[in-house]
Amino acid sequence: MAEFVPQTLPLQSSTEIAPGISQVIGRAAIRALYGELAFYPKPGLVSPVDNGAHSDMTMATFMRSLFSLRTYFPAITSAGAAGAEFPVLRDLGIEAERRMMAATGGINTHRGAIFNLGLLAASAGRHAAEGLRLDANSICLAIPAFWGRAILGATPAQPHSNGLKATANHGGPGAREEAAAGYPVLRMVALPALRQARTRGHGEDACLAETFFAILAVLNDTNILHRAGRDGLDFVQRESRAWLDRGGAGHPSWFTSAVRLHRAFCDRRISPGGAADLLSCTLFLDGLEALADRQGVQ
Ligand SMILES: CC(C)(COP(=O)(O)OP(=O)(O)OC[C@H]1O[C@@H](n2cnc3c(N)ncnc32)[C@H](O[C@H]2O[C@H](COP(=O)(O)OP(=O)(O)OP(=O)(O)O)[C@@H](O)[C@H]2O)[C@@H]1O)[C@@H](O)C(=O)NCCC(=O)NCCS
Ligand SMILES: Nc1ncnc2[nH]cnc12
Repeated sequence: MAEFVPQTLPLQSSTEIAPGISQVIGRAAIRALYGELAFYPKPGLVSPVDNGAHSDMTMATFMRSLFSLRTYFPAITSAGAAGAEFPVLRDLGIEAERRMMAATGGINTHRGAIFNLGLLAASAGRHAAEGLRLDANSICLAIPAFWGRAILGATPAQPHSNGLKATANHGGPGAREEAAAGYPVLRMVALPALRQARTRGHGEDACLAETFFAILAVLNDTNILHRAGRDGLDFVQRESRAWLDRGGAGHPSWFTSAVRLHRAFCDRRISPGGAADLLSCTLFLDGLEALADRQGVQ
């Protein structure tokens, strides 16, 4: 993905938005997380069908986690709307992580989502406050403009995180770098894949599969690197590209071949948690645009 150097824009004086809009944006975030969780087959991940490559989490663990996050997304949306600097968002994120860990008994279900979806919600709040349309590209690109340098410069909350170890050992961007680049994978790969699949008239699960494999084919997912190393990531990207090249969601046996890959990922203990988060982010941005079109929410 193309490199993007963040330019910090001055934050305008704070603007309030109606609390209702924060609730609407917050609900869209939870709906997107649920949409990701409920979707099957997504190779290696937890779904209503099975626990994927995990022995420590189930669908119920994720539901408890989701419940713990329901006040976080409206709060970070309002903070974004009020022109908050990054440290304010970070404190909200750290508090949300604490609540998530308490709800799951110490299992990390949604740390990446708290970060990625949290930043997107804050940016959406900022758009709403400024009367701007909730346009997906613009919401992504505002993140480096408002908070890019601070995201890259912040002292890591977990200095020995799996993500930091993975990027130190194998290179490539992690969650921070994706955010500070304005989420090129969302703008250039995931959202176009979702829209094209819908235009072709596939069912919703097939559209999600097409989007998920498109993300898997390009993302430097630090969860995969952490558990399966560079060979594991190469395997995931190669197999995902092959699934798409065979016709993706348009192939008559798209479902069976996706289930076969699910088993192959599970056998290798591969869990693409970063790709799962970016699928949620795609659903969130798509949902906001649909809302803006339907209800005239700017
Ligand atoms: C900046 C942070 C996100 C920390 O990031 P870091 O890279 O240091 O570390 P991680 O703790 O590994 O968290 C990063 C999570 O981001 C997701 N992710 C992975 N790759 C990418 C990518 N290329 N782009 C975007 N996002 C990505 C992923 O989240 C999912 O995985 C989580 C499960 O992970 P893990 O515990 O490693 O799981 P297991 O495989 O089960 O581990 P083992 O059992 O094998 O040990 C799950 O949560 C998914 O959501 C990465 O894990 C951020 O945490 C941070 O700084 N927080 C402070 C608050 C803050 O700054 N907030 C800002 C405002 S919102
Ligand atoms: N459905 C899922 N399974 C495992 N890890 C995840 N991280 C985010 N969503 C996930």
